[in-house]
Amino acid sequence: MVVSMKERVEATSSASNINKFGSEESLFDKNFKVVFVLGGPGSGKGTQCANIVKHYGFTHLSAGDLLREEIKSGSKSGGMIKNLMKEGQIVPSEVTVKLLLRAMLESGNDKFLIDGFPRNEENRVAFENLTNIEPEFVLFFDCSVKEMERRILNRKQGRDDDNMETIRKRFEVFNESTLPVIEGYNCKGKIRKIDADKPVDEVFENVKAIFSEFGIEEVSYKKTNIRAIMGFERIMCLIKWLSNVKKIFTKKILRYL
Ligand SMILES: Nc1ncnc2c1ncn2[C@@H]1O[C@H](COP(=O)(O)OP(=O)(O)O)[C@@H](O)[C@H]1O
Ligand SMILES: O=c1ccn([C@@H]2O[C@H](COP(=O)(O)OP(=O)(O)O)[C@@H](O)[C@H]2O)c(=O)[nH]1
Repeated sequence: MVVSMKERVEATSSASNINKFGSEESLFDKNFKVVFVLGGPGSGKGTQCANIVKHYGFTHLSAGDLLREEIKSGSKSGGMIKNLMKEGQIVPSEVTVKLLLRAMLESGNDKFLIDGFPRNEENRVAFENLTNIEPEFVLFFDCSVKEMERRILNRKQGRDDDNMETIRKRFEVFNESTLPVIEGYNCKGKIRKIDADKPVDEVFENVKAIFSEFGIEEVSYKKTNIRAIMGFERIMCLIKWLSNVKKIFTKKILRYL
């Protein structure tokens, strides 16, 4: 059975029909490359992901950003997500995984940096069951609490959860729920721990060494940037549009000749 991209995206709209294509045809390409990016709140995950996108052509999917967009979109689950995030709690897996899968399928890319996820064992199992994807490796940005606190309080992005009371709860949730996931991946030899207390450039040098260990090469800056910003399908759409515009102009010019 050949399943179109549109059908695949539509299938992610309900957790119950996510596997409607059966086990023969997974929704996901087995060749998808996924790197999970974990670390405490404010450890620098988003900052380093932006660098990785520029150099390696991965699509950056921040689970937190996707949840914030879902709140803004005015969706049914927006209120529930907002309350949980304000309390520093983890949003149910079915919501987060659905947003991630949809973003993966819509991106047109096959290399993903999934930032701030899986945050607990339930997240990890839900993602693996639906995609059959195991991460290539897991980057763990290890940062001191004092430095993470300092960074979050200076971040000033107007986030509801960047206040002292919620920050404390987020640290607790990280220790109780996310560290066990990191330990589990460590047992499988998948964790690559990085000292995230260091300045941004030094941290990125260490990130690069890990990508190189996995044979992932840097790609041209222009190519990565355009693909990361636009996605493959949007580029194809733009090319079609430009060729139509060209046809119209050619016709007009021919009329004057
Ligand atoms: N290595 C670093 N040294 C100093 N500040 C940093 C470093 N990495 C990130 N920051 C700053 O700390 C804040 C939190 O970083 P961010 O990437 O948003 O963290 P996270 O995604 O893990 O919550 C941002 O304001 C960012 O500019
Ligand atoms: O997979 C995820 C990722 C994020 N969150 C929620 O989003 C908040 C912010 O997460 P983000 O990764 O954006 O920021 P961080 O806390 O790492 O700075 C978390 O505290 C959770 O409430 C969640 O529930 N599941």
